[in-house]
Amino acid sequence: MRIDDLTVRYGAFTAVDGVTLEIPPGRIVGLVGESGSGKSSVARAVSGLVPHTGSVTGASRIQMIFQDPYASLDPRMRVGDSVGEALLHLPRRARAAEVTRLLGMVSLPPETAPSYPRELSGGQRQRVAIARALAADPDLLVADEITSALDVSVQGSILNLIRSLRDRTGLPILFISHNLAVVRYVCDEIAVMHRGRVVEHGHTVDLVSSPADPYTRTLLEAVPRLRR
Ligand SMILES: Nc1ncnc2c1ncn2[C@@H]1O[C@H](COP(=O)(O)OP(=O)(O)OP(=O)(O)O)[C@@H](O)[C@H]1O
Repeated sequence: MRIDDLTVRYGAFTAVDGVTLEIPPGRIVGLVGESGSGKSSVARAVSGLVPHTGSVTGASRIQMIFQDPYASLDPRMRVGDSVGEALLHLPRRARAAEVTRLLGMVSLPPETAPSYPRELSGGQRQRVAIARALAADPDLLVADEITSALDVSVQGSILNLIRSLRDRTGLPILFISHNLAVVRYVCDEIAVMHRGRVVEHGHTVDLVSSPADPYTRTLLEAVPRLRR
C-alpha cells in the first residue's frame, strides 16, 4: 500500500503537506508526532473520510479503528451482531461460526457475542472494534490512537494483540499515536510527522538509535522524561 504526495486542506489551512509513505505487507508502520501535526488527517484521507489530493494505491478495503471504541460501536447492538454486520451474505449458522472465529482472533470467548458494549470493559470493547474491522476482510488496517483512552494496565495487551495480528494475518497496519514509547513498542517502521510533513521515516531500531531529524530527537528526549 502506498500513499503518494497526500495533501489535506481545511479551507486555507494545509494540515497534511505532501506526505509519501509505503506500508509493505506484514508491516506495522507507525505515524508519530505531537497533537495537531496532521496524523489523524492522514488516517481520514487514507480511509476516504476527508477530501485530499495525491494518491492512495494498493489497498481497496481499508478499515479504521478509533480511539474510543464506545463511540464506534452501536450501543443497542449485541457484540455478535456488530461483528457479524459485514457478514450478512453468509447463512446464519456460517455467520455465527465466523463471528466466533473473529472473536477468537482478538482473544474474546464466544460467550461475548450476546453481550452489549456497555457490559464490557474498555479493553474488551476495543477488541470487539478490532474484530468488527477484521470481519470486513480489510487489506489495510488504520489504527488511530487506539490505546489512548484505555487504562494503562490494558494498553499493553491491545498492543500485543496488534503485533500478533500482524504475525498471524500479514495485514499491513498504519498505526497512529502521539506516544513514541507506544509506537516504538509496536511498529516495525516509524514515520515522524511535524507540521503536516513526514520529517523522518525509518526502521524502528535505526530511527530510535540514530535519529537524523532534530524534531525526532526532541520527541525521543521526551520519552525518558515521561518515564521518570
Ligand atoms: N475539520 C477540520 N477543520 C479545520 N481544521 C482541522 C480539521 N480537522 C483538523 N484540523 C486541523 O488540522 C491540524 C491537524 O489535525 P489532526 O487531527 O490531523 O492532527 P493530529 O496530529 O492527529 O492531532 P490530534 O492527535 O490532536 O488529533 C490541526 O491544526 C487541526 O486543528
